[in-house]
Amino acid sequence: MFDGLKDKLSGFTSDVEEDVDDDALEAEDEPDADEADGEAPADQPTESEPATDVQPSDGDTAEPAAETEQPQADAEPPSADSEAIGEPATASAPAAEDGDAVPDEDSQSDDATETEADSASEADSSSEEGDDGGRGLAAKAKLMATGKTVIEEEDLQSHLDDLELALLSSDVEMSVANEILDGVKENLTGQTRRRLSSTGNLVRDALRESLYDVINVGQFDFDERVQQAEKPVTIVFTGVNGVGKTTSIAKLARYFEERGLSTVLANGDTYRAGANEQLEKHAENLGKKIITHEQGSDPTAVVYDAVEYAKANDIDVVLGDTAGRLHTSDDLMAQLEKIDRNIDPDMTLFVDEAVAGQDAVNRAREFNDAAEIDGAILTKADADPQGGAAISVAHVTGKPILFLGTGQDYDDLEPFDPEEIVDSLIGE
Ligand SMILES: Nc1nc2c(ncn2[C@@H]2O[C@H](COP(=O)(O)OP(=O)(O)OP(=O)(O)O)[C@@H](O)[C@H]2O)c(=O)[nH]1
Repeated sequence: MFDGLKDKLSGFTSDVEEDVDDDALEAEDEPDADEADGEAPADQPTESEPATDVQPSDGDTAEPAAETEQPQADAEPPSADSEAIGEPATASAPAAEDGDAVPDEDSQSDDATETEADSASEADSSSEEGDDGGRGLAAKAKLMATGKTVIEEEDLQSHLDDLELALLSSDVEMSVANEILDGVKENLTGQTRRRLSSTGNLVRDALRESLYDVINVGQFDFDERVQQAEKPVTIVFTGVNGVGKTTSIAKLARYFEERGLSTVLANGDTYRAGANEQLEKHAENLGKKIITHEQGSDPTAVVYDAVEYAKANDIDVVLGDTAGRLHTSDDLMAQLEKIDRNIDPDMTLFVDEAVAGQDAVNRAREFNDAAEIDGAILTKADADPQGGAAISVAHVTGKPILFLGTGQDYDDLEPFDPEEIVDSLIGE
């Protein structure tokens, strides 16, 4: 699911990381003007102020004596997902693992830098080349010793252009792509890479936050809303033909059953020949009651009868199918309005297929404008490498995606969890 998009996001992260770290290494290699003059930089220990933090005799002495001030970035504990990149450096800075006693970058002596680099190059010679995606352990250790690198906007711009292309080619809607780019830029520009964290982690975190912000729009707890609503809860499903509406209704009947809620199905698709048989088949497979009227009758009457049946038989949820339609089909949209007026369903859910990408996003917007929806189900996510619809629908409609269809079986329905989706796209 969404593998193409995952690859593109991962490409963005590694490209930014490589560039920013290259710049940091180059800067590190350039002789400092002060050093060239034979003067120690103001924040480096002088001969009369030997650094005491190079080889702490025990954990308590890890706090550098020569410096009492910690820059803000260093004061934060390393993020939980710090890469193994920290290992060589921690060998000579044991207190760093505590997160609160990381030696100040500015107080690192050259000795400390050499010690870290030396131990890393030893490790390097005994480890396989290229296991870190190209940068040797020695270079990594040097980056760690460099401490912090400010990520400048100009470092980012060409990568942001690439990211924009990657998002658009994955069918992410234009305004959503722009929102993500703005978020990434804002989160990353001026960022400092903390010791024991990698540039890659910073980029991933920035991307994670921006994606989450657009995906999470309008989210509510579907189970809780159903549990708390007065019974029977009526849910009506809309969308175009053939996207998996009927199958999703059947999957939801199974979903509710697993949560101890009973359902009755109502076939409000009185337009299409064969629609009754299709839903009847699902009802039979699942052992559910179904209410149907003959083809051409009023869909509102079918849903009304199902609600009456549910009231009379203590059924918790009414699931009402409707005919597939375009938002421009005036007659069919008028039917939806009539259901709305007369039944006042608890929720109207828009169903479309993730594989339709931009088309699904546009339809979601148009349906929501024509007859307000409460949320969406995206089917066929199992067959969608792009993920554009999954990322865009909530932001464009202001209504959440509630479920993903992930296959053709009744159990192939997953609650849409924005955090899980973002983690699976970016990596935890
Ligand atoms: N791979 C996959 N196929 C799905 C999924 N959901 C539905 N399908 C398949 O999509 C096809 C169409 O599903 P239907 O439920 O008939 O679609 P519909 O929107 O009700 O169609 P109409 O009643 O014709 O409007 C069927 O073959 C389903 O098995 C899904 O999540 N993944």
